[in-house]
Amino acid sequence: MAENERIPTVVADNAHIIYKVHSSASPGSGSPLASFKRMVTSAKASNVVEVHAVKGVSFTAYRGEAIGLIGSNGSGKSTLLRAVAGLLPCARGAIYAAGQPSLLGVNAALMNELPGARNVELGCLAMGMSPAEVKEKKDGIIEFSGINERGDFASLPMRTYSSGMAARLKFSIAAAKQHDVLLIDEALATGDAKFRRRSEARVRELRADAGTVFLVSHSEQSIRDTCDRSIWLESGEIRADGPTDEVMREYEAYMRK
Ligand SMILES: Nc1ncnc2c1ncn2[C@@H]1O[C@H](COP(=O)(O)OP(=O)(O)OP(=O)(O)O)[C@@H](O)[C@H]1O
Repeated sequence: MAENERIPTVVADNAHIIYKVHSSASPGSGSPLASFKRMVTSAKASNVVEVHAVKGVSFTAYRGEAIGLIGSNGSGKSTLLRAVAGLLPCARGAIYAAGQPSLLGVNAALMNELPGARNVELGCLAMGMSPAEVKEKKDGIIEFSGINERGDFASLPMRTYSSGMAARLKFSIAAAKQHDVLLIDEALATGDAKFRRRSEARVRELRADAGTVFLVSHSEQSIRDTCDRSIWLESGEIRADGPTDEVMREYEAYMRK
């Protein structure tokens, strides 16, 4: 492990992420076609507002680390995670990642009309598993998700699931594979206490198997239980980066003010 500890998996080098938002007019009244035309015309003529969500962020994540991303609402945590996943470009600077990071919940594009069990198969195939591997893992994934605890939900379409059940299934699919870099956005907070314990244990396993895990959560407990390092973002900038205990103390003191 000592050898593995210093192998970089994600490097952010002065990364800036900027959203460009059209400040277009509302659709207004009239026929749907007229409203749509008005929106397209006004969007073309509108001002583009820039939201500078991540400002000059630099860090290096190493293999074997689980890193918590904390910060108040709108501080840029999800944006940074999406950029690490390669879903958002950097306006300046860069983010380099080893392999293809997997953003839990986004990569698993589940189909609402299909049963959970079929989604497990498709999700696993999409992550690059062979059909034989999918067959071997499918039942374990459904069991881990716990969606069948109150009936045979795995054979029902996903649209009949609560948002918590869907999130649990997505987590279970994603966590069935060893990832170089696994990005988790609030997923652990969606399940009940029992599922949370199971998923936290799985995150620890994934980490022990030498991946890097990033966890965005407002649950202090999840971060403390899962991550030994934390990065605190505020207004898109890094305020602290270090051992979770220390960073959490600073963050809590800031929040109390
Ligand atoms: N798709 C988008 N288009 C424009 N601005 C966005 C978009 N998504 C986020 N933002 C803005 O970027 C900033 C950072 O948002 P982000 O969702 O990354 O914060 P967060 O720390 O994850 O927040 P929360 O804790 O509330 O989930 C905010 O100012 C937000 O309004």
